[in-house]
Amino acid sequence: MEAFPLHQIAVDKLSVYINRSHTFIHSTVLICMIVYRVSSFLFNKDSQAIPLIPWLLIFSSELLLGFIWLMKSAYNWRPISRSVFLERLPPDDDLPPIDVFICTADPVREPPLKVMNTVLSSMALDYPPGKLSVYLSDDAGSSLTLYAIHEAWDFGRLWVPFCRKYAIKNGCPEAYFSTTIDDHGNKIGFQEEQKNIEVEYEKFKESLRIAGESIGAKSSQDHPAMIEIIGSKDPVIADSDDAKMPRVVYVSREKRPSHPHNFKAGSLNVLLRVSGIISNSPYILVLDCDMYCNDSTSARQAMCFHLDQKMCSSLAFVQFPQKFGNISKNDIYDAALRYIFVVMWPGMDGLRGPILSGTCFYIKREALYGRSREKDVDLVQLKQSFGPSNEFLRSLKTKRTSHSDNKVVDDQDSGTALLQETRFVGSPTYETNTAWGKEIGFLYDSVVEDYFTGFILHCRGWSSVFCNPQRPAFLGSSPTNLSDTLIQGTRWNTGLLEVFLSRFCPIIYGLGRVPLLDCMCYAYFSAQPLYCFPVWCLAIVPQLCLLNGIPVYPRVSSPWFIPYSVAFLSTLGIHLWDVLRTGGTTRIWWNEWRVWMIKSVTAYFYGSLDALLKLFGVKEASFVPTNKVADGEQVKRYQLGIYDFQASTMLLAPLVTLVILNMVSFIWGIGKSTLAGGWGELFGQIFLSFFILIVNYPIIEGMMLRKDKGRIPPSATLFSLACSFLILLFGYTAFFYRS
Ligand SMILES: O=c1ccn([C@@H]2O[C@H](COP(=O)(O)OP(=O)(O)O[C@H]3O[C@H](CO)[C@@H](O)[C@H](O)[C@H]3O)[C@@H](O)[C@H]2O)c(=O)[nH]1
Ligand SMILES: [Mn+2]
Repeated sequence: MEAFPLHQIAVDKLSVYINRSHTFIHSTVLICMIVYRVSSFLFNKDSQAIPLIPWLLIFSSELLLGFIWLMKSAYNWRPISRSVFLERLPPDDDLPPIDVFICTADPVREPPLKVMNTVLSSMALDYPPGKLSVYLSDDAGSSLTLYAIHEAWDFGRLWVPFCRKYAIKNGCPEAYFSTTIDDHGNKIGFQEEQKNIEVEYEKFKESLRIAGESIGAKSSQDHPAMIEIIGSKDPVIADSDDAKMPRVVYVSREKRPSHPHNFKAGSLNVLLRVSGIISNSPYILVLDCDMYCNDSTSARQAMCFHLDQKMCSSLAFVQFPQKFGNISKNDIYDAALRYIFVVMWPGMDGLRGPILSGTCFYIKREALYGRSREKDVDLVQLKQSFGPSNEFLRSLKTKRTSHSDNKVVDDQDSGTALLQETRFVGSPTYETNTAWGKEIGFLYDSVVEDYFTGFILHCRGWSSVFCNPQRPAFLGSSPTNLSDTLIQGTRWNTGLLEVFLSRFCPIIYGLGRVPLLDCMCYAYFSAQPLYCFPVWCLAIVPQLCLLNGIPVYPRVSSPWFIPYSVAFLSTLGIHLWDVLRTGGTTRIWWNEWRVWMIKSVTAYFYGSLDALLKLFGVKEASFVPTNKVADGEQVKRYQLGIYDFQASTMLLAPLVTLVILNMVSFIWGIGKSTLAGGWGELFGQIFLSFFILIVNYPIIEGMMLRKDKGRIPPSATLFSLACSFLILLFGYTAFFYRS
């Protein structure tokens, strides 16, 4: 007899219809545009023809935009949504154990209180506590974080039972006490208990604050491995409360300046090995320290897919969206990364599944162990791939179903020996000459380890699922100021282009390994940094041509003008449709355009530059964790929808320079066409400048109209003026000067 399914899907039919029509129309006009570009160059011999270099720049920009668009259209092919039936899950005794991995790297940028809230929220997951182990990786080896996790454990002994007793969904104490909308007010004793716990939470916070002052938030890049099972040294280990607590383990891997540590991927791989020895759960939840569990049922939701007999054999991970609690209504920096999680991931979900997104996913341990595991079990080979730890190799073959199977808790002596072994697998030399980071675990070749690892998993035949329930399963905080947003974006784009330029380039490596549409989705994602080229070119070259009276677009009365205007409108239109159908507003749509342009000339540009420098060995890999401490004033401006331009000149200069150039060309174009005529010929270029200016209006405002602290600093404006002047001069002499 067929059991009831644990989940179901719904295909968004209207979107499928609209999206595919768009793809058809848009590709037709793109072909027309290419024909026009080529023929106008070959056959237009009059004095106004575009000189070769500008023509090449414009044509290659248009081709590149077309290529990126084509890859992107794969996301629109078959968007779906899913729902789960929690009540159909097997009884608790039959649920598989889960390990939770949380990473932190810097007690200053990532305050321990915040990290502990993530730890506590995952301890409070609605899952049999005997089947839950929480591992915190502390890359900073900070005594403050170690102290904090001990305190968190003590507080957790009150918090976790409280959450379980009243079925509290939001397991993050900080968020819980600042909202308290969970309604359990009628249950007898609830309010009193809640008040008591709030007092205890305040004490916990105070103890961290005092420790912060006395211990200090120091990071160390040179320290031995330090692994501790929290609470197990407690003399009352056997008391009944602890039996209801999940296991909590603090892991600070060994770090030496002489050995590369491979950032977050390196940490996660140490956690894989350490947890393999300690709990070895078949499923793993990965969380960044800035993301807490906002719905304690997420583990059960994920199990609705992992335990589905039909899909489980190929399912590698269940990805939840990254959602953020600090997003304002207008979200001027697109901090929510809205488009990714409401349009692209549901689109990929209708194919082989979404891209691994770094955090908020439940992954099958087996999927991370690579192909090497499937081979006939030859101990020598296994050692070569997985490293020399016998204890870890043994874990590859054993299956544990709950904590009670575990030696660490049962037996003091072998417990000590096991901890010794975990330190061994936590050393930087353990991975030397093994397949860790190359084939096994999270992969090292890119700083966007998530994207790259997910891609390789899909290439190996695994699939994934996007689970996006009404109530956000996880909530985090996203950078809400221009500087942090762009610095983070630069890192991502470095990593993405790295993959694009490597032998794993999705269009080459992915072909034949994943279905074509999935291949296109992956290609689009890693090709995104390339947007910087067409955006830079199209914000400079047509403008320089305009200033020299050279038309680059067909005149308004020509039939060739139609494909250009249709392409423009259909691009704006499909995006508007995507935003509106997913609950967004026109204002958000317009913001997304602006943020895209801003990122194209800064984060995409610097990211590409970084990737190239790395490719040629000029620069080393780096991963600066995003700042998680918000500045009050900046947050206020963000909430009000006012841009904050307190950022380095390096980030501002490209934006301001392009705006100045477009102001010059727009004013010149209008003036010239009014006085001397020629509207029809130059309309395209004048309009382009106009469009760039209205999209980037906040930059004009920040440069010329604002006086507050968040305006564009005059020094950046001056510097950009100089840059624009140079570009004008260069453009005139190089492209157009004819003796
Ligand atoms: O050497 C390091 C650097 C970072 N981290 C941790 O990695 C996580 C992500 O770092 P964060 O600074 O928050 O970067 P984001 O840009 O916000 O992270 C996004 O991008 C990363 C890839 O660049 C992914 O790993 C993340 O999951 C994804 O949320 C944090 O928990 C860090 O503590 C480490 O453990 N070790
Ligand atoms: Mn983050």
